[in-house]
Amino acid sequence: MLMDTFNDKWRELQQHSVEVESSHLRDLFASDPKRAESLSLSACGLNLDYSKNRITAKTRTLLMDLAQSAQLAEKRDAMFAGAPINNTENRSVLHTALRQQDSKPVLVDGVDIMPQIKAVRLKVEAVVNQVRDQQWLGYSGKCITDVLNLGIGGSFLGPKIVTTSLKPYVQGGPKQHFVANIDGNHLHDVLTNLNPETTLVLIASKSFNTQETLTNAESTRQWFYDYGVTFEQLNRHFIAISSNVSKAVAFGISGDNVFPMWDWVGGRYSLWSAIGMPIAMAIGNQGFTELLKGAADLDQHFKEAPFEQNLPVLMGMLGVWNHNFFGCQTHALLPYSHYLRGFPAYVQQMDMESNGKSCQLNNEIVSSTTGPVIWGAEGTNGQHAFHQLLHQGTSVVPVDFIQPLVAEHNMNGHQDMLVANCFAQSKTLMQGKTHQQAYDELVASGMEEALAKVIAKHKAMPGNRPSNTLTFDRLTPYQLGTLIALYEHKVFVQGVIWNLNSFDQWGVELGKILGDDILSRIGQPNSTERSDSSTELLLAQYRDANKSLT
Ligand SMILES: O=P(O)(O)OC[C@H]1O[C@H](O)[C@H](O)[C@@H](O)[C@@H]1O
Repeated sequence: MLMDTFNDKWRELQQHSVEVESSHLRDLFASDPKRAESLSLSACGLNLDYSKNRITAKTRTLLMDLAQSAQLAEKRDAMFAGAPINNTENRSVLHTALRQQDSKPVLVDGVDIMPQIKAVRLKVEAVVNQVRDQQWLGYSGKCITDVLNLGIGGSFLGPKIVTTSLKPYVQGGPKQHFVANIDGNHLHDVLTNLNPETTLVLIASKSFNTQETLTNAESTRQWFYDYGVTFEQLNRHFIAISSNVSKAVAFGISGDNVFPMWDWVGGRYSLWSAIGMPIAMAIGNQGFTELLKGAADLDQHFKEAPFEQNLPVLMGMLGVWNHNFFGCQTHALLPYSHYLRGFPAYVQQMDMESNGKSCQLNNEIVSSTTGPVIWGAEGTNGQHAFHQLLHQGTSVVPVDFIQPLVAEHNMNGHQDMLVANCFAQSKTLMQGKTHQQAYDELVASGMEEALAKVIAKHKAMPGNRPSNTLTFDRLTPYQLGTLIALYEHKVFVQGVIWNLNSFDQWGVELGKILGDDILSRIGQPNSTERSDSSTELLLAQYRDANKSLT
């Protein structure tokens, strides 16, 4: 990073933010009827309207200069070329290779990884076809009707949200079930409705070491045993996707049924690998290929488009602008699409696990804040819940509205209303309502002037609240691929600006270790070992509540 230039650009943006702060979005729109034209762009079927951000053309230039000075282009190219940019684990970051459309070599330690990717993809396709064509038979000769997917975090969210999002394309395959949580209620409820003879279990765990996934897998294996299935017969019912092949084999899954993944794919970027098998089982290989194609096209766009016309660069830099220069600590994703209802949770993991960090690549602690809290829910539900705070609360929350334009149903009038609500929310956030406007309306409705003055204070809304609106025609596999890759690269862009390694997750580790410690203490009330008093109190409550059961 060209530190001096970067710091100069950062300071320039700070000064500029003071200028921008004095103008209201309402006035910026009024003074330039073509504002939306100049602050919007389309690529890969995605349309981004970013005109409702507190920016001017100068802001955009300064933000792009900042990106340049952070060597974004060089760092992006290094990622695509397989440089070990995950520095704390000395790993390349190559989820992009998983969706690369040609066989151009991608080297990791001098070895071209494209042939391995292709081989695993063909193997996935073969199994998917067997299962969907009802040729994969369970131990008793019946075909597979249900697939139970066990995995958590990156080995769960991607396949789950993609299959949910592409519901209209889910046809012809077995029913998909996902269990991630260690809470036995979930596994219990799902298993209750399944038949071991017709159930295929996919264990998705990059490490094959994750407590939740392994415990759920062991309990499921026991469920098969309890039904009378033998160890040898399990092979018709268990598949693993893991980079820890030997551990998966030790669990009892034959080598043939273990689909490898690689340490150059981060869990939260892994749906493009064999981890995406449930997606292909649900929508078919052709649909999965289109999903990859969409992501690959967005990769190409990210690599080639000039910064000012580059979707992930713009979205990333606007996020930096809102977060670092206007102090917005959270960022909401509001898909106006029932099928995309899981998307905020998916991006939440991708973004917060990637950039929720404070130690820089140069091993120094950051001096600016990083990683806003990502949250959100489907519209219009949120309007009747938390939008009140978006409109009148004291925290300014930048929003990404996400709107598929064409409905996947023929319910009369619904789509018009959905879209109208989406567009109205961003307009309201942008323009707000002045005290005078509120007062005039109240007086016009017959309210006495003194009272109107008071009530108008409650009805006034500041407006000037930033949002992006992302639209696209239809939520197809291809389009969803572009959308996911857009957010992946947005996160990358921000990681570059904050000088972070976006691809490790050390913060998750300590919780796992302490979780194991406490687990071992549950059954040892008389241990001389003592934890902090709060943990001891909670453990005592837990033991007490379960005493009558033992
Ligand atoms: O795929 P696994 O190795 O089972 O890991 C599952 C998940 O666990 C961890 O806690 C990480 O924070 C996630 O990034 C990962 O996706």
